[in-house]
Amino acid sequence: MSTKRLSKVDTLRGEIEIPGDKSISHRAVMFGAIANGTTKISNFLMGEDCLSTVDCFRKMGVEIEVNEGSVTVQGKGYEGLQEPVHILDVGNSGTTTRLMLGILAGTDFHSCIIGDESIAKRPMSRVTNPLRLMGAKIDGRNDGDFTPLAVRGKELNGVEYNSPVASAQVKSAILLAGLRTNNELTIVNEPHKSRDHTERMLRAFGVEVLEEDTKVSLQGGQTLKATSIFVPGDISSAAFFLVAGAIVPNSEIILKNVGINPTRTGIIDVLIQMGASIEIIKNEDNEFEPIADIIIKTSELKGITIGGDLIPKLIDEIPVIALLATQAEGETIIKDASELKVKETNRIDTVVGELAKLGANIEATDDGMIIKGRTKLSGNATVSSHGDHRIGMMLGIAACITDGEIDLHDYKAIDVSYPDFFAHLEQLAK
Ligand SMILES: O=C(O)C1=C[C@@H](OP(=O)(O)O)[C@@H](O)[C@H](O)C1
Ligand SMILES: C=C(OP(=O)(O)O)C(=O)O
Repeated sequence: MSTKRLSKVDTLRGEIEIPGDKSISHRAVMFGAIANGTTKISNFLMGEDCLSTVDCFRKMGVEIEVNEGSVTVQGKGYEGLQEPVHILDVGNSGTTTRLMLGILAGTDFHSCIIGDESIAKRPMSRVTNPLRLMGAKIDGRNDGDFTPLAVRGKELNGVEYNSPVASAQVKSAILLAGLRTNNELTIVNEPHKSRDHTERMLRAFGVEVLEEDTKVSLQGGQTLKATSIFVPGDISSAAFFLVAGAIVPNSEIILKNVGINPTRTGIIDVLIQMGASIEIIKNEDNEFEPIADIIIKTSELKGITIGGDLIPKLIDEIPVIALLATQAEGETIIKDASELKVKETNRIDTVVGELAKLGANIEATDDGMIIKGRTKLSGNATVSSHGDHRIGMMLGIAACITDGEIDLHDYKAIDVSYPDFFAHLEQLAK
């Protein structure tokens, strides 16, 4: 197992370019693969999760050239996908699994999906159930809830689906399958609005998608036309340095080209509400996905309550928000976040367990956690990512402010979404 020794930093200063957005990188490859023509992707995230997506679509006969952050996908439409001779291995990526299921449901061949140990524990019936309602033939452990999954493509019908969870992965899988119906309408309703990258990108590929509050619909039978996609920096990766800049003394960090899609900016709302010194400098309006440079400085913070509609806008940032809250005066309550239990790890347990090892005053609740600050975190501890990239990076930032060294086990898990994370941290540490 990989272990890294980490120590406190005096201050963080300088500028970094945040790597490409994971959600958008996955979608650009998948949509390019089912579009007609050549799709060119720039600033693609070279993380293990997105490379798993590339590998799966190559196994279906799609020609994909990857040259650092520049990717070219030779799409031949849905019909161009070929029956894979090998099992499609999604690695650690829930997004690959769930969105690809939506695509596979409407093919005319057989395919099998596996992933790593973490994927094998993540619920897939939230996707396989609605896809079955549309006519898909899917089987797997526990009646299609867990990988390995087998899909036999079928002609599909449209549905109106009321999703019990606010999940962009569920919404996207249904919409992708909805494209394969014969002119039928597919509608997805959500309890809260989830990230809308699929809707935005389908439009960039020439598909008509209608949106009304938390309801999204599209007409089946539409085809995708290849396009060029620039992937903005990932706000979920930027979040680690936004928190670092706010809690490390005398810091000022400039994060360049960060995606500020309003369905993703919950971390900015939280920092503002907690009283952080943050400045957003919006770039020229990018029609596809908005982008900004963000400046963060060391801040005096106060505790707040986070829940409701805000949760889907910051779901992946909660581990690092918990760390932020340990440095805020008073109590921070995170609620309505039981989705944390079905991520790469049960992130309520792993966040609370690992931060408690550093002396944080943190307590798990049924649907989130309560953190009391401000606490001086102590080092001389051994912590673990538990194979979860976001837990690993949160602990990497925690180590910047702890007295005494920290040994971080399984730090390589970070490569899933941010292979340059420690290089960027070293670049900023003065
Ligand atoms: O659609 C996506 O790209 C994602 C959606 C979210 O998951 P859910 O759809 O399960 O909320 C998020 O946690 C994940 O990191 C990426
Ligand atoms: C939950 C995450 O990703 P996925 O669902 O794609 O594994 C994440 O990146 O935090």
